[in-house]
Amino acid sequence: MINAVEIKRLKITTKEQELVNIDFKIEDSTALIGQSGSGKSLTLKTILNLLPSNLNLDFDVDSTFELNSSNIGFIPQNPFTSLSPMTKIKNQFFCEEEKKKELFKIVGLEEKFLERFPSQLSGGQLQRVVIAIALSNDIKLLLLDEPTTALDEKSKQIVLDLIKKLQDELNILILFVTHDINSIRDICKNIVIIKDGTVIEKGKTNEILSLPKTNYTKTLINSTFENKEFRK
Ligand SMILES: Nc1ncnc2c1ncn2[C@@H]1O[C@H](COP(=O)(O)OP(=O)(O)OP(=O)(O)O)[C@@H](O)[C@H]1O
Repeated sequence: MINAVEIKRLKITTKEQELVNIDFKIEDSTALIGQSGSGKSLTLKTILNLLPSNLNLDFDVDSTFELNSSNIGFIPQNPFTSLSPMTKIKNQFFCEEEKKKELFKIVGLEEKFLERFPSQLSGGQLQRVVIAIALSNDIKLLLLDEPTTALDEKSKQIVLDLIKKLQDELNILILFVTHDINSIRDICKNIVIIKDGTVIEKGKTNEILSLPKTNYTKTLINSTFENKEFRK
């Protein structure tokens, strides 16, 4: 069966204001893109059922599977804080030893890293551990929240290549949240662009990148290139 999640209505309000009011589909691999404060984190928290209690939610979703923790894997921004520092990596997730080795192979890590503590790995290696742990649950949907922001350029590329490989090889949906539209150009087939809590553009990645309709999208595309120039 082909999995898909159709978010028909996701509306988040406080007593005073509307923060988010969007609808979009998660098909194959979809990127949710917007600048700071556009509503990316609140959208992820809604899908993960972790919205703060001071916010009101109106959520209507059609999904081929139940949106619960056994079906959804979550990769946060910072791998350095997502693992327990005093526990060997092999004891941070629960499945057969053979499956742990198999998962490490999939994410491109040597088996010996299972015996190590998180502080003995680089950021890029840790993020691959976090991805392996997420995959240990036979998930249907992988949520990625700016997964490369805390990494150096080399690790960033390794993790992006891994996500692309997973997308090609595994039958899981991917929702990749980022402000960096150019980082997902080879990974995500679809793009949803949000601004101030509303969707302003959505469609196939190649079409949006080659013919952006709004100035906001043009700015997002150009800003990464400018940043790259700046970093050189
Ligand atoms: N618990 C809350 N109570 C009131 N307003 C909130 C709450 N959480 C977030 N907001 C507001 O909702 C809007 C969207 O926030 P959100 O964290 O989803 O943005 P974002 O796109 O993830 O930004 P960033 O990239 O900086 O994380 C912002 O204006 C933010 O100030």
